[in-house]
Amino acid sequence: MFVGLQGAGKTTTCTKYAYYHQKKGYKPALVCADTFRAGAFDQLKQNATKSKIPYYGSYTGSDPVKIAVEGVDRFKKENCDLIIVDTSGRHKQQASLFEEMRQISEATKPDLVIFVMDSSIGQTAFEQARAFKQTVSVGAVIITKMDGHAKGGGTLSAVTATKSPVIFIGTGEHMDEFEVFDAKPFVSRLLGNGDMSGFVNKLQEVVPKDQQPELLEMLSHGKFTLRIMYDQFQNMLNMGPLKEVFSMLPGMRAEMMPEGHEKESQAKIKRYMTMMDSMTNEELDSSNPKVFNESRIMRIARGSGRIVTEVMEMLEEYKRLTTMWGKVKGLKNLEKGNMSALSRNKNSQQLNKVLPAQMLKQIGGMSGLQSLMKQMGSGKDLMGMFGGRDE
Ligand SMILES: Nc1nc2c(ncn2[C@@H]2O[C@H](COP(=O)(O)OP(=O)(O)OP(=O)(O)O)[C@@H](O)[C@H]2O)c(=O)[nH]1
Repeated sequence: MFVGLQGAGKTTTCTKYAYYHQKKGYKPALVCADTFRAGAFDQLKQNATKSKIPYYGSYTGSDPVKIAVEGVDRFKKENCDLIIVDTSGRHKQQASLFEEMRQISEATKPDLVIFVMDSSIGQTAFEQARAFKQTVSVGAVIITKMDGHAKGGGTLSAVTATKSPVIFIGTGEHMDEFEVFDAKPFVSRLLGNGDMSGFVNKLQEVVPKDQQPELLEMLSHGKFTLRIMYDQFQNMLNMGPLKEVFSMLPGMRAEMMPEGHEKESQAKIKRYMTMMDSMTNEELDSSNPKVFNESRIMRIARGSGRIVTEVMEMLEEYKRLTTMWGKVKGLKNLEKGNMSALSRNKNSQQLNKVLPAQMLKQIGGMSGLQSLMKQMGSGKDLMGMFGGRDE
């Protein structure tokens, strides 16, 4: 059973969740007990039809409890092994809707109640999540819209308030933009370091296989040259998902790939590449930005037909990337999904510095934060129970 605030992305998430499990070999079914929002049933129906998932529901004004019970009974008879009930979105002030949610839960007796929350909800997350938990026994959290600018800090409050792990994140409007929650990149993003492990995975997708071992070897030593930057720009221009790759890097989305300006960004990258075409091998293979003295910069500008400030801008970009790749250096030891006690402790100390005081208080101070990190790292255990585990 899915519960959450209005517009959190609940209906979308229900269908994504069903689709994810369908791909894993389950036989899911969808029930729309949101008879409050006009269009909710149509939305669910449309997504379900596209992915050939059976559905049941009715339009505004119907009795949501009755619909939920009928849907669950029907799909139990049809031997569906995962029946997902979407309920209408509500705010904690809406007492009648909360009562409706309680009744649906009581009548259908779900194995798991999932609280769906938007990553941008922020400080009110705690109170909202607590209100849900007090009414129905929330057992897991899904965060949506992680593809946006929000870092999802409110998630920590929601996890504390519901005492439940985060199991999935939504990363876009499409059915397959749905990922198993991994605490490591999440915390890293919260701290402003970007999702480095995700970035490396993505690079592995876009970099041709024969270039991968050499590239990863160099990167694991923190050696990032202009030639590597050039090759990567080339790969990205050739192979497409530039936006996705870049969005995982700190600072990149805002400055190099502003939303809706992909064309301009590609032109900029091409411009950078023209300048790099005017560099010597020594310059391209050096990992020391200091080799670029004034006369070299002027020569590159002349050679590429660009102005000096543009060359300097490109070198600044390179410096920023170099710093970032310095962080990748440690990635070799990064075991995906494994939050060791040491890194948990280190991360919670850093988080302690970036979280708003009020949020930290809700979480239970430093010790609360540490146990929360432990809980987040072990979310996969619960997910395994519901067929979400990836292996
Ligand atoms: N970018 C992005 N958009 C999303 C994501 N999940 C949902 N959305 C969008 O968010 C909007 C609201 O989603 P719905 O699924 O209708 O939200 P809801 O919670 O069912 O809405 P209520 O019934 O009002 O509670 C839609 O436009 C979705 O396409 C996501 O992970 N990323």
